[in-house]
Amino acid sequence: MSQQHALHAFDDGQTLAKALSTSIASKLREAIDARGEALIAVSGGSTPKRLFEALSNEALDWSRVTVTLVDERWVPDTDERSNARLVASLLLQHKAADAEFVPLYVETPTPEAGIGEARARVAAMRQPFDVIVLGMGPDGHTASFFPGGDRLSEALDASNTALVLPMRAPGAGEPRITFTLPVLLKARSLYLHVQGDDKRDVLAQAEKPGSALPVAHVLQADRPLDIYWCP
Ligand SMILES: O=C1O[C@H](COP(=O)(O)O)[C@@H](O)[C@H](O)[C@H]1O
Repeated sequence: MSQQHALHAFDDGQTLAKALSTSIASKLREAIDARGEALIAVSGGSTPKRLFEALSNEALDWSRVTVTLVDERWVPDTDERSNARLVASLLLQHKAADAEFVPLYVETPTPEAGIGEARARVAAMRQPFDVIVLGMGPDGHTASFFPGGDRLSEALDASNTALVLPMRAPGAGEPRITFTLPVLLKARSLYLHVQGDDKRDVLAQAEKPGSALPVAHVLQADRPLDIYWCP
């Protein structure tokens, strides 16, 4: 493991969620104190559910917080697969009800058609993000950097100035939109939230030099990364 990485291992998802939400909340408070506002981009999928519930109960000035997603499935927020729907139902409630949410999904038939609007929305947010929370799929994808993705090399290109890209991949289900790697790596605080023994094995594979797994580009990046893991 890189010397800039810290692995925080917990016995269960509830304990992890509380510890991670405490850490994220302190970064958001620091950002509000320093700059008057805080920006956080979170992941979707199944892993962050308990985290979102815990974070929604953190005491801070949520009216100064903007929340967005690192990636989105190209479905409306009425669809069960929508990451925005997950955020709306589990994070933007309780104390966090006053946060502003910026969706990546645009009501166009394809991400390619909506990418201009999505880019404008992300560009309107002050960069770098204060906090980015990544997840990881069992295939080693993070954000929507899927193995075999049609724009994977573009998304992973360190010199790419695009903030978001469309992405299609065999394992992705629906078309996607995703932040690019440079946006992720510029975050003031970067977390990787992973649950399961199977995924710990994937992490170990991704740590190996020359790994082709997309998440390796985050794990092997020369910057601090906090990995939160539980079985
Ligand atoms: O499709 C996605 O999958 C990953 C991992 O999800 P999980 O269900 O295995 O936790 C997630 O990080 C990403 O945001 C999401 O769009």
